[in-house]
Amino acid sequence: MAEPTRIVIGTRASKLALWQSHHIRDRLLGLDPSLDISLERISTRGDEVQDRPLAAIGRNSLFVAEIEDALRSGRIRIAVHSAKDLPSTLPAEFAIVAFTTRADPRDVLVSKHGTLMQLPQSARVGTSSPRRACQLKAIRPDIVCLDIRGNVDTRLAKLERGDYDAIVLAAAGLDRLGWSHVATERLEPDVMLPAVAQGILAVEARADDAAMATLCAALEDPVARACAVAERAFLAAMGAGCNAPLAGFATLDGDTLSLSALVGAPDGRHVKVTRRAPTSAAATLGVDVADALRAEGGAELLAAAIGGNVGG
Ligand SMILES: NCc1[nH]cc(CCC(=O)O)c1CC(=O)O
Repeated sequence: MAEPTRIVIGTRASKLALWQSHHIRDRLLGLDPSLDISLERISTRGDEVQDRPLAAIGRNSLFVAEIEDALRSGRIRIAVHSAKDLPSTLPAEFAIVAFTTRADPRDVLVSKHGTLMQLPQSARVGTSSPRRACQLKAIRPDIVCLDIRGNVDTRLAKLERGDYDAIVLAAAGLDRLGWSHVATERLEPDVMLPAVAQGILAVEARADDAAMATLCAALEDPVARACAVAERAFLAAMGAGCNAPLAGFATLDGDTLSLSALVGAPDGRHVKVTRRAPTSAAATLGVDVADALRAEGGAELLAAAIGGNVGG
């Protein structure tokens, strides 16, 4: 009998990352129960630096570099990522062999006070995401955004401890970990435009690994790919990393992709545009949206945010 195909999945060690990697493992086993799949936990710089906002560490691919080293050396065969943690362009030696069906792309508010509009005056909201801070300030200028780091479970513990009146998290992460019930409000995209690729998982492999490309193609959701391609092309065209005050969110209606994107400042000022195109033009749509945002004043906002402290 032939040896079973052995696949080592590289994953970060957080609860959320492990859930995501187990999910991909289970889906692969569903395709072929004879696969021999194991997980290899890899610590990244983003995991190790816990005392500073990500935006202040000042490096792209914070959650990815060490994992790509392991892919390159053959220590792991594939890597599972939250697509929103991936830099907008991959080195040519790697490929995304699957984008999975998007989970709830929204952000959620978690607070004993209830919804965003029910928060007390000058409420302290824990978020280190310039994207979230900008959009919170846009509707509630009185809100004070405070840095918060750590995994989803750590953030919830800090909220519980009373460090904040509320925190904002990705719905996808909460839902995956079984904590949907703690969300007090799911913020609609017209209030809080999601991060590029939020809610989508990406499976990464070496670009020359045809066997993994074929196998993982079965995990792929073409709608998620079209949206991810448009959103990531937008991010790449803005020339900024995941910690710039940028949001990008695409939806598909028939064969028409609609991409909304936002660039903002810590005080809540922002510009937002929406453009449409056929799915086949997903990447061009991303570039067009970036051009439109720049033309409407986004370039100045982004330069100010990136030049200064984007951590708030
Ligand atoms: N920034 C870390 C991160 N990366 C992906 C998710 C959530 C899962 C997803 O978007 O698929 C989270 C947690 C959060 O932002 O609350």
